[in-house]
Amino acid sequence: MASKGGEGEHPSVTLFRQYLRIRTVQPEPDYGAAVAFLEERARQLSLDCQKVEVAPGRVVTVLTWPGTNPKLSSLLLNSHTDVVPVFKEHWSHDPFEAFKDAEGNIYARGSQDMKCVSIQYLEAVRRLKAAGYHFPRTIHMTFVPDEEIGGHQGMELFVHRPEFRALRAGFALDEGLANPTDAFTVFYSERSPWWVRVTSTGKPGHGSQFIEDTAAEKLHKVVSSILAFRQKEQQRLQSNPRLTLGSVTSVNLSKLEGGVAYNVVPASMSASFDFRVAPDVDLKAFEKQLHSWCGEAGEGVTFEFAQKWTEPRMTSTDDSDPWWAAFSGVFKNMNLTLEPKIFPAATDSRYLRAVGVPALGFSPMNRTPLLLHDHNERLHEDVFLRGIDIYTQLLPALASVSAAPGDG
Ligand SMILES: CSCC[C@H](NC=O)C(=O)O
Ligand SMILES: [Zn+2]
Ligand SMILES: [Zn+2]
Repeated sequence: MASKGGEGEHPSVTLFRQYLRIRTVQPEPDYGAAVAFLEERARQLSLDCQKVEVAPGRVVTVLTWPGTNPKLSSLLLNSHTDVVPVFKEHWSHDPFEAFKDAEGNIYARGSQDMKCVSIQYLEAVRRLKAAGYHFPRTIHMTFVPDEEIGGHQGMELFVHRPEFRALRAGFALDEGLANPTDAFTVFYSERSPWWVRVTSTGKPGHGSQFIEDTAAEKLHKVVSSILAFRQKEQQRLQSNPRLTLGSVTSVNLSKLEGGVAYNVVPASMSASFDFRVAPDVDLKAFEKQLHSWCGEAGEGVTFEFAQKWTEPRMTSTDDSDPWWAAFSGVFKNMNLTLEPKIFPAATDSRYLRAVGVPALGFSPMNRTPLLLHDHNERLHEDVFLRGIDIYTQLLPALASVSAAPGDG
């Protein structure tokens, strides 16, 4: 039966489907089950397993394969264990059943984002160990909680812990996105999330009057200014084929609040915006721009941040960089096309880059529609298995980089 796999199914696919069935879904992920699954993998692979509780119930699991030269910095393979919620009624199969159709598509929340990558790391390491390989650099696999809600009780805390420093990470891989073409995408930077709530205050009164200086009129002005900026950035993207979503700034108006009754003019109203600021933007100047938009709307218009990332970083994609040379060299050898881009949303890579660990976002999915966070998220088993082949080439190359900045 197609949905059960079983006979004839590749054991790596079976393991992937087992992991997909663990309900690590926000807002109440079953992290206990995920950690137990990972501990069992460590046991099976004879890997050292460390658990670091960065906040109550928020455990980072670290599986380690020691290298032969302890002087060298390590390779860190990161993945998050949580997944985003589902609208079950819009799915053709239970999102936590890991149903496989007759063609080999595996339907599950997390199949692309990013339980595939966790299992691909583990299976690549298993294969390499079984073949008797040893590499100079230590490989650490970190499995972190809460990425989907910003990583504030996950990677953001972990990078400041002594246990993280003790890993001596020299370079990291983290998540990327599916590419519908033959090519693979790699992300060397990401946009900064700025979540901004604009509050407008004004004169209240009876809804039948032409009240002067209302909160709504001033909020409308700010909304217009910001949506005009949105249109300008969208046009800039559409008119230049060299630009991608990650290289311009986007914004969406995602919440409007205020008011109590039709005939009561409210004294306060607010609008919330999700800005994703391109990494080449002058952030001080951009904040000034926000102040001007509010100021131009009139008195009593202010804003506050719910998220404000101010440390965008670029990981080198220059051939003179030893990590990039090793990473991109594998794709050349395998005759695969690589498209370097800026990640449009936010990942845990930003915390790694901010503490000086260069990171690339890569999920080996080509010929795959972008379905993360979407209904019917799925991945074809052949694409998944090909991803293990790719990591089986990538890990030896990266764990054998001879000299890199930061080596002891
Ligand atoms: C700013 S914290 C939110 C992080 C989230 N990451 C994945 O979707 C995102 O919206 O990009
Ligand atoms: Zn993700
Ligand atoms: Zn996600």
